[in-house]
Amino acid sequence: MRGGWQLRRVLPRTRLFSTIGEGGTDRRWPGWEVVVGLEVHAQIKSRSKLFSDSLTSDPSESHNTCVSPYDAAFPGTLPKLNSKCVDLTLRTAIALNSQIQRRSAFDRKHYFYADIPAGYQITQHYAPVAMGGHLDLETGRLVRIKQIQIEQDTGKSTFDARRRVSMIDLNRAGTGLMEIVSEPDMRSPEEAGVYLRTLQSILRSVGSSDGNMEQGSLRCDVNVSVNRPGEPSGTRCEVKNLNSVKFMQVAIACEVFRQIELLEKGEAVQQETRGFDEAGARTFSLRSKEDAPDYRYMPDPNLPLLLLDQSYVDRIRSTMPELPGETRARLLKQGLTVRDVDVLTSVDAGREVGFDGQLGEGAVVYFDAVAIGRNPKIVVNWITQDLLGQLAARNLTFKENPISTQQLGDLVDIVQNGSITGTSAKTLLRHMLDQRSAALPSELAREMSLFALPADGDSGSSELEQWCRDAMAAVPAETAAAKKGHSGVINRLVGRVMKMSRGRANALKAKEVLQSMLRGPD
Ligand SMILES: Nc1ncnc2c1ncn2[C@@H]1O[C@H](COP(=O)(O)OP(=O)(O)OP(=O)(O)O)[C@@H](O)[C@H]1O
Ligand SMILES: [Mg+2]
Ligand SMILES: [Mg+2]
Repeated sequence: MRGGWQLRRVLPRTRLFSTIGEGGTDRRWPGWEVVVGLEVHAQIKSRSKLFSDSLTSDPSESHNTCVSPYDAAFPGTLPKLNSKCVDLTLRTAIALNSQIQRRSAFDRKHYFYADIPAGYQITQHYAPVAMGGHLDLETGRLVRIKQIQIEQDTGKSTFDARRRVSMIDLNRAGTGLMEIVSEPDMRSPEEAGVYLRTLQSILRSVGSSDGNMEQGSLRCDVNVSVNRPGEPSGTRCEVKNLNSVKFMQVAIACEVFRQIELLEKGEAVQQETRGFDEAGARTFSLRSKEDAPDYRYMPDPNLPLLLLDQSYVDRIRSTMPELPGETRARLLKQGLTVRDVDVLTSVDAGREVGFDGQLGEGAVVYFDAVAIGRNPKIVVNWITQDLLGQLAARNLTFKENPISTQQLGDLVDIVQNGSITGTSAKTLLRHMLDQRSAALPSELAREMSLFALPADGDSGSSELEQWCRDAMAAVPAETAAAKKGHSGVINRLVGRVMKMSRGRANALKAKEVLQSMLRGPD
């Protein structure tokens, strides 16, 4: 279990960030400072590819079924920019406080590999669509964004070792990507993890990418260097193609250990591109700076400059949703706890932008609708404790929730004004989920005779007295004990009354009636 041992070494059970920032003394690497910068490739959530009409695919699709002649680089085919990809990249740029460049351009980056049939990838090397910006992490760190560029994805090649053949699948070739490049502002593997998760939730909330690392719609390269505190930052190495937050963190930690070991031996870190071996928990050299390919960047002659009108940018800006950080701050201000907010926002993940640019319903949108004119704390409790629990018990996702916001609002109201008890309300909620009833809870409560008996006043008291008498008659021995002053027994009698009334009785009132009956003559 060599790999397992190494994993334990690189991920000791220290608290995240516990020692970061205090003179660079992370307990894992005392006397060293770590510098991390990320290049994130996010697949743009568009139905068609960046420069062709063919549809984008997901990894489950049959090979080479979403390929146009342009994607396969047939001679004579020409690119046509998909404006949806530009819209969504601008949404990302706005969310990251990046300056949109009214004038940007596309360049060819040449390299020769079978999964890139044209022999070049179109990217934005010289003039990216957005520059600068920043992302605020909840740890208080501000990570600056260097630039955001639009580019094409490559195809996929797989090697069949048994038949000794390489196979090329062009389904992914030409899909639009946003490359989001950070400045080297992160100081630990965990901080890079927080950055990646925060970025992921922003991409999802503005609807520009699924941001799904397992499915490959979000991939990242990490740049790592180490230095002694107070000294300039060291030589960076880039570890390519990491496809989970956890492995990215492990890869950074492994790379930090490797670089420190070299420097402590008196050797130098060579700038190079490295890969990550998950099983062995180690990084390995792919190519050094000397054999870095000469990409022969050049402006793409088939694509004009990308010129954006101010009015176009303003229109996109006016359709921006509330961002995750803003949502959190607003909900906390409404009096919700951090836990409540975490639950609501996590259920919100994966919401989509429809063709009208409107966001679909997530738990936050749902909460907001129910909370209008109601106590937010009470509403959130009904959602997180009752509704989500009942949905989970039925294996339903939040998307499949049949309870409308009007229904839940009405339910909260009739509990709050004392028309039904909390117990009855839970019964009603279960009933509505099981029967998929579209009726309002106030109507259902009438049909099902669930209206609570008043806690005071005369109406209903004869019914309550009858239940109390029945409860005492059902268990004569316990009633006798209660009469002798056994105080614990009375609660059992109250329980019986509640059961007989199917939760409609008021427990305190029932206790009072029982006490007076037990005191009174036989
Ligand atoms: N000293 C350093 N330590 C760690 N990361 C660094 C350091 N200096 C720069 N970086 C990071 O390296 C990355 C450089 O990415 P960039 O896309 O600009 O160039 P590249 O990696 O050379 O090109 P390519 O896009 O072809 O991979 C940035 O994310 C930046 O934050
Ligand atoms: Mg880059
Ligand atoms: Mg790079």
